[in-house]
Amino acid sequence: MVYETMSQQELAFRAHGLTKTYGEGRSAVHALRGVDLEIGRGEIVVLLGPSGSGKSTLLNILGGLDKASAGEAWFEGHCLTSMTDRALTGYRRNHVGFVFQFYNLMPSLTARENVELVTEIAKHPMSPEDALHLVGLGARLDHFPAQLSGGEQQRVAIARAVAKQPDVLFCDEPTGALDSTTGRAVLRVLQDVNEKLGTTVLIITHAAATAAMADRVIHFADGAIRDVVLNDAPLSAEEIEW
Ligand SMILES: Nc1ncnc2c1ncn2[C@@H]1O[C@H](COP(=O)(O)OP(=O)(O)OP(=O)(O)O)[C@@H](O)[C@H]1O
Repeated sequence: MVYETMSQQELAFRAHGLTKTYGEGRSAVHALRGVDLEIGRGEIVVLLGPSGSGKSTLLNILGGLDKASAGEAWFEGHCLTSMTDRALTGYRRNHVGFVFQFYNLMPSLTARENVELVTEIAKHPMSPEDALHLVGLGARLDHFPAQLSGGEQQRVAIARAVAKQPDVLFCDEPTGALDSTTGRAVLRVLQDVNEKLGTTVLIITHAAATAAMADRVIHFADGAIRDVVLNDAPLSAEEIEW
């Protein structure tokens, strides 16, 4: 794919000069130092880089969880960096799903009920059953988190995130707490979501091998993009050498 010719319609995200500074003066932390990027609709994007290089900061701004100090970020035709708080809440609710390292499931609710928490307030949800089938947990609908393995709990968290049929799925260290076999199964589910629903998927990871399944790999260092690598032949999750 040649991204220089990517039209506005093909872009999920575009950022220009995106800057984030925490604090002021001598104690200021420059988390993002003018990031320019383009991400195509339906891509799987992997963000790699050392701890503290700004990956989560970028993801939080693109996900509408945090605000930039300067610069612009666009989601499709919408300028995220000039949105009101209310508009950002609507953006998060209707367009975005999040998956974090720790699954944040309600321990007193079953897998189905954890997903229902989202489907009850979403505009165009799929059923909790369909979402759990999609992640391979159709036979575990009525199990509580404590009755599920770590990888299965993460799959419930993915089902919860995709049940509202978001355009974008943001994943911050989704396999960080998992062994390699279980981690691969979780990546397989992210690939399935991307293939079956066309969801754009952004994954932050320290597991560099994950880059092999990405369409685009963004290397971060010290608050800036050091390199972007386009992958013509992404591997399936099962083929990744961990
Ligand atoms: N709320 C905050 N207040 C002050 N500094 C912050 C805040 N959030 C992040 N930072 C700082 O911004 C820089 C970038 O952090 P960020 O979490 O984006 O990095 P990261 O690449 O995601 O790191 P990791 O891989 O360890 O999660 C770090 O120096 C961090 O300490």
